[in-house]
Amino acid sequence: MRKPFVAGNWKMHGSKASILSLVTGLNAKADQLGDVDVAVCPPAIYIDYTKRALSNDVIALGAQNMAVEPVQGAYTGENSVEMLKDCACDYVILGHSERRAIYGETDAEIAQKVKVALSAKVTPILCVGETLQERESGVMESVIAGQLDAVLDVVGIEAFTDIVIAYEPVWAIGTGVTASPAQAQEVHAFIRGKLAALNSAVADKVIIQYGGSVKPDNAKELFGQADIDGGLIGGASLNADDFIAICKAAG
Ligand SMILES: O=C[C@H](O)COP(=O)(O)O
Repeated sequence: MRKPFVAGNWKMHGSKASILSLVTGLNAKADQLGDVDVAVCPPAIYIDYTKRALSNDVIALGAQNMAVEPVQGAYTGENSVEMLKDCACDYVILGHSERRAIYGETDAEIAQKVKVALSAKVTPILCVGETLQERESGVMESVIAGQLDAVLDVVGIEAFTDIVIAYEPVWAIGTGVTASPAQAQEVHAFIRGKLAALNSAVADKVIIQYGGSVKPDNAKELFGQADIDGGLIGGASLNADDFIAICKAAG
């Protein structure tokens, strides 16, 4: 039985004032969270501030990205995995579609980042997903398979026991258009099946989150699907009541 996992990706949102307000709201309701793992992923500059504001031990921390270089050095503007650990991050989102599309991150670079995170025992939340054009032109499965294969080639199937996968159809991110529970389940089953072909025990264990316009009113049905083990939440994670409601829907 897989324990659901919900993570809030705050993206490039917030200020000290708004984060204090958000975290105060999360602290107030943290005891209502059920049997679900929960994390929030603030902008890097606010990770430590968020850590200090969190007064519960059930909400973990994650980062939204990290350097591919494994050790610190002359890499202006980057944050190493050890720095993330030093700031209490248990997770790091890697390969988010915004990093792929806006900043040109490649499958190969993302795979190296996954390897670096794993070697430091920080859990990667590996994002995969297709654009609308890829879905409509019938290459959705090969796109997602390619994104997974790039990582499998570098770290191997056994490493996926320590990797969280987030399936995020690009067309559903921040658009208010959610994949239907059936559409999402179909892709989650494809991902799990692909891993199962390599190692069924690993595939049974791996957490596969859904991300893309998850809200309190659609979370329960999405999370009720057999292969959906929680969510990676963008916009709705910026509202404490909404985020807690989504987490409760997974628990
Ligand atoms: O990382 C989170 C996803 O990109 C989903 O964002 P969203 O919930 O705002 O659609």
